[in-house]
Amino acid sequence: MIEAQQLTKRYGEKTAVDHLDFVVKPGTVTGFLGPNGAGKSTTMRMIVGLDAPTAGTVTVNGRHYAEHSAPLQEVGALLEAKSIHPGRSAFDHLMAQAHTHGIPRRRVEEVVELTGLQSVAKKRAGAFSLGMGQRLGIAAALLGDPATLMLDEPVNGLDPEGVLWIRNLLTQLASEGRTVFVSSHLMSEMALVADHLIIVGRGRLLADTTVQELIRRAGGDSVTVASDQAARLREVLSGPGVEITGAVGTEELQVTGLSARAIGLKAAEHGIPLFELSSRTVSLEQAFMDLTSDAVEYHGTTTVETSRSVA
Ligand SMILES: Nc1ncnc2c1ncn2[C@@H]1O[C@H](COP(=O)(O)OP(=O)(O)OP(=O)(O)O)[C@@H](O)[C@H]1O
Repeated sequence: MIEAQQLTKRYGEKTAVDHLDFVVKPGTVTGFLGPNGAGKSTTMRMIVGLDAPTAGTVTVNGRHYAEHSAPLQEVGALLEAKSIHPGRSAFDHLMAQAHTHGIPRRRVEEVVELTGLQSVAKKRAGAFSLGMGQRLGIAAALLGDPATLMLDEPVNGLDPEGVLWIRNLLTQLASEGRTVFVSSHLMSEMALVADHLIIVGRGRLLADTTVQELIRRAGGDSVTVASDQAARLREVLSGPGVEITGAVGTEELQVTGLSARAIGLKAAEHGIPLFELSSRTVSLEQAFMDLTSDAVEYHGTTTVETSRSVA
């Protein structure tokens, strides 16, 4: 469990993290989403005591990171900045960390296996590919068998196999009852792995919600249906969990809570002719961009503005 209260970090004039309140619960994967520069890495660094908050607090499993007597056994972190001795083998790197924390060799062997590093464990970590480096970072995070796992952009630069592996691992770790907190600037990636989302922009909390709720708030999955008997169709389709909108007197209705197939079958059952029946799925990426559009630090331009002369 991670709890942030009014967590704030300023670097001179710049407010990187701005009064953040959130709770990351065990047993699910929580995505920490935000555009570049939103304050995700800074927040994560404060969680593990690598940066001190300017104001507010953040605790892991009920205590500040520094107050834990065995922090590695409380929270394992994969942060962007790696500190791996390039000349050391992956196994020796893990053993060195294990030694300083009283973790037995058996656990090192376990995490090597868990992260699929067996065949390269004796090779120099400096020669590792990005994917192997990420696996090694995750192995180190798992060393203390912590109840809380925190990963900063773990899929960045990975090939599809690596991405799939991380997705499955995160889901597995959450199903074991661990708190899994993972940052990304890609909504599409988070939608596949996270149940819960904490979305930030310019250091501020923009949403603390589930993927389902975000879809619903963005307009949900709706079906457009048109008929010359729209009023009757509305009656026939009404029911618990079904929402129907459409201007009175028009032929078109927007229906949420029923699939296009269910609507088609009901209409046929009541002999109501349909002129249109189409599903619209909300793009989560679009919902995320709408939510964060004011919070993006550097906007790219995709269209060239032409100056217009006023006559
Ligand atoms: N040590 C620092 N000194 C000054 N400014 C900093 C420092 N660290 C971060 N910042 C600024 O704070 C803001 C938040 O940065 P942070 O790296 O936490 O964002 P992020 O959401 O992790 O972004 P990204 O997805 O690009 O990694 C940015 O504007 C960044 O430039």
